Amino acid sequence: MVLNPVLGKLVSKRVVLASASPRRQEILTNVGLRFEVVPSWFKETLEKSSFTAPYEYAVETAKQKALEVANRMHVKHLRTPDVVIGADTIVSVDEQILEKPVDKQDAYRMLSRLNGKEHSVFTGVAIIHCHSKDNQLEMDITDFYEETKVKFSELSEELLWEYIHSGEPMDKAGGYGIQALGGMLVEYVHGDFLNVVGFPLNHFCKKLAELYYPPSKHNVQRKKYDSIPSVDTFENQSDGESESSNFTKQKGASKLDSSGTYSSEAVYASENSSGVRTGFTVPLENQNGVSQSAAKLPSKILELMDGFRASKALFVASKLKIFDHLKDKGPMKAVDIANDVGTSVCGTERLLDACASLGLLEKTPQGYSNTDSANTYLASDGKYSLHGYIIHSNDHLWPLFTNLESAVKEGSRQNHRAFGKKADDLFKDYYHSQEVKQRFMSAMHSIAHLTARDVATAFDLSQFKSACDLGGCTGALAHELVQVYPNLKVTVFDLPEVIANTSYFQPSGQHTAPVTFVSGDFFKDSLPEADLYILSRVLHDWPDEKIHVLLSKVSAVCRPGVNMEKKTVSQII
Ligand SMILES: Cc1cn([C@@H]2O[C@H](COP(=O)(O)OP(=O)(O)OP(=O)(O)O)[C@@H](O)[C@H]2O)c(=O)[nH]c1=O
Repeated sequence: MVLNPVLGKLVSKRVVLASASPRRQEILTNVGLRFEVVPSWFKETLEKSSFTAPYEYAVETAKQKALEVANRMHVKHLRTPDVVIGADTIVSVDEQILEKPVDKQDAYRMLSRLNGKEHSVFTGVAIIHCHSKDNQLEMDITDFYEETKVKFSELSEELLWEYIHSGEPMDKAGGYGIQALGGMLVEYVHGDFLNVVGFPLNHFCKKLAELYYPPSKHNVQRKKYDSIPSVDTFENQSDGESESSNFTKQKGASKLDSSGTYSSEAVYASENSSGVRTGFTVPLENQNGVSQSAAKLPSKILELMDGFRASKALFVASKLKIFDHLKDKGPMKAVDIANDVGTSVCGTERLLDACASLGLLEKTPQGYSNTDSANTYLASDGKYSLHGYIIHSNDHLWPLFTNLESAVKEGSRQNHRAFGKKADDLFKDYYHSQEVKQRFMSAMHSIAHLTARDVATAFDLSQFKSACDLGGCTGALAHELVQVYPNLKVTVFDLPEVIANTSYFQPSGQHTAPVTFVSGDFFKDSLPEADLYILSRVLHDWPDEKIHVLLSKVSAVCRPGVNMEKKTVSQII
């Protein structure tokens, strides 16, 4: 749900975020923006000395990132986006620009420079509006920057190194993340917090307001918006026609939907003593003059209410392998897809439209085609495909969750209701039926493979020489661990039926020797020796008594003081 009319202007547009930063993605997703992520290939190597101020460097880099994506999508993929957003965050201290550290020493150098001092964080943003005319790409570029001042406390060497070893600094400008552990280093922040995190949302909205609702000719002095217009500001006004003379006082608007769910509301913007603009709702009268209490649209609740429909649309489209068909043959018309997959035309068309509105597909006059995300994550053959996990969610988790109410009332697992079998028997089924086993292993592999890099780098495991991934299935996490920690050897321990089927999932072109597979039952057999034990997506499957057995066994093989203090990273996913 997009509450703000300026962001609402982007709803019907094909918006692309030219950034790999998960923080930017989260900030924009949190306000309801729908967009595709196409990380830029632009190398951040502009000559810093050629810029007179640090923010100019950030703005130019943001612009180049967005331009690269706009051009690449137009030329290579023959798909011109409507809007491309690029951003670049830098830290500036003593006239120096700090970007992301290249290694731990570099992170130390950066953090030492920031220690006990105030510095500036600049994020440059470029918004590019694209049009394709006679196959030529035409672009309107808007850019801006935001500055936030941040002061670090005096920090000890020990604390700096502890922070560096957490791994957090490595993908962050200046070597810290204010939104997580790095927040503990900060004494104060003056300005927009989200700007430090990576995206100046407030300034971005104001910029969009300027672009989509420029000040009218009656009010030429007011060049820029200094507040974000509220929902009702532009009602009945077309683009570029709005009166923007007074955003501190706005008319109320009745926003009853067809079912009468929402009452009238007015959102006023006001300025508080510190110059910060705030929005609040006030009661209004309805058409009958009856006072109603104001109600903000409960977007989170509405999202939760409808979430299951969206999930099921994704599951069904995946099960019908629609994303595979479109990857190979798109764009395709609904009737052709229905013929290929053997479904009704009207039902298929509705499903395809649902997927398009969920941002999974694109719909053009030529037909439906996959978005980049669908090609990467939803087609079943991709390196990072989530197809296996989606099918597992549909066939296994969905029936279990429909019995959640009974689970809560009875305090017990619901496998008997969902599948007519007890959990233990069902677990045996996983491995007795080749088809169920394959589905389960694909599911575990797809989610483990996708998250493995984040898990492997969430902890500094460089001190460990050997690890044992208990229930490590196809070895997806193990292979990532040995990539990140070249001195580590990992034993994957799982049931014989699993180990016998792992060859299909092994990475090609990677040195696989540091990963070995051992079969056994971790409840019954002795566990391989290791410095570190990993239990990932395991403990939640078992009742407390069984978990106790398993953890006691791990604890028995962990002998503190042999090489180093032995540790268990449990339930890390
Ligand atoms: C100071 C600070 C920075 N960051 C992150 O630092 C990266 C900057 O690098 P970038 O070059 O602007 O972006 P990127 O991550 O390389 O992505 P891309 O846009 O593809 O270049 C961005 O991620 C930001 O969130 C935080 O998460 N928290 C903080 O407190």
